[in-house]
Amino acid sequence: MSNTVNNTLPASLKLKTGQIFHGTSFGAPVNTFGEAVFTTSLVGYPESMTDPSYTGQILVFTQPLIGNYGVPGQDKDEFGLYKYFESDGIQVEGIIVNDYATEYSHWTAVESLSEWCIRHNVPAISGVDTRALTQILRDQGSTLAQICVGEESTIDNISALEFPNPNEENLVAKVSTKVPITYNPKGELKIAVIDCGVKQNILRCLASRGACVTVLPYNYDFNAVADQFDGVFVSNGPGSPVACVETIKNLKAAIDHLKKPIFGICMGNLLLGMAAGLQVYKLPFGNRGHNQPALNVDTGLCYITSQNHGYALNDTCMPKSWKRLFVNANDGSNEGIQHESKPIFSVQFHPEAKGGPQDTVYLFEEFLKHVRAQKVENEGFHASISDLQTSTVAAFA
Ligand SMILES: NC(=O)CC[C@H](N)C(=O)O
Repeated sequence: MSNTVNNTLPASLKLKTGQIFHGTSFGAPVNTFGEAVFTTSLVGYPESMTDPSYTGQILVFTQPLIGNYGVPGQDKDEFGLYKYFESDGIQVEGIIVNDYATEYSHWTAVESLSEWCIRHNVPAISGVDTRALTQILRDQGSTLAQICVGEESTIDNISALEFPNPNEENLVAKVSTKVPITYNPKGELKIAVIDCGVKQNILRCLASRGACVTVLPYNYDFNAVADQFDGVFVSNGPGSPVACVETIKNLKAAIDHLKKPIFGICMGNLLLGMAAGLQVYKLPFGNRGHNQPALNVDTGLCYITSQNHGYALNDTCMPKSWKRLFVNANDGSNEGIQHESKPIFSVQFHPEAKGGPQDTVYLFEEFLKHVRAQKVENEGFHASISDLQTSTVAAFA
């Protein structure tokens, strides 16, 4: 199908550190700012761009040709989750590509990448030397930046520009659900999802394996409604984990007293790690792509994983009762932790993929296996006290 790029405005990416890249706008004619980061993923721009973890970021694709399979529609699956997107809209602040495909073709496509960006008021620039730009972002680290569209983009002066840092905001609060929402209500295992910006495919990975999934606001006191669920999942999410003070506090209490399995992904790994007593630090340029090697320190098996994170746990000194689960085989950064005696674990990579390889999707089964076993054990205990007391528990909400 042919594309409808009638937008030939000049546009530029201005880095706080002074470098400026000029190109042509193929998105919305608006200016924006964010943290410029790069991803090495070859495909999956609709999934990445709708992933709430990218809120506050300007995404640079190292894959030169972008847009050639268009953008799919908002179809939903049997659970009411978006089939092709990871949330209900574009989450990145803007995108930078080398070569925007002026024609697209795919059986799921309903519009071009340009049309989609314009509809969502998101700027996009093509014609940028993304190889040179990525080298800068790799050498100096992820950098605050502005996208300018129109005549002012041609002015090569950044001294008057402001570069607000999105990581100083609580970005999780922006994207987390405001009210509890349940998917697959008939599911046999009840999972409370702490929503820091959860991807749709994470919910699908749980629901399609028999879980009833209740998505809760990131700061919800889930320990107070512990009788309502069998396990806890802590999601991915944007920005710095340091902003999620209440989540860390709730997780700390859960680690000590909850007696229910906990599984975390990406932001979930950072928050669980902080609750366990670890510190986080910012990686120079992060790990974003679909080909990141994560080594299981117990088995020595290395998995190719999907990743997009800028922070990592400092695991050089593990707290008592905790051990490393995975490490990154490229840079040695932490890729997961595990409690030594309780069914509590988390990973820095994305086992749900979307996009990316599904080699680690088995972790959802591992988690639900623990949830099932613990439920049986806990119910045995409840049965023995049920003669003595009738428990009334408030529903979520
Ligand atoms: N995908 C995620 O959950 C990212 C976590 C966090 N915002 C980071 O950049 O490290």
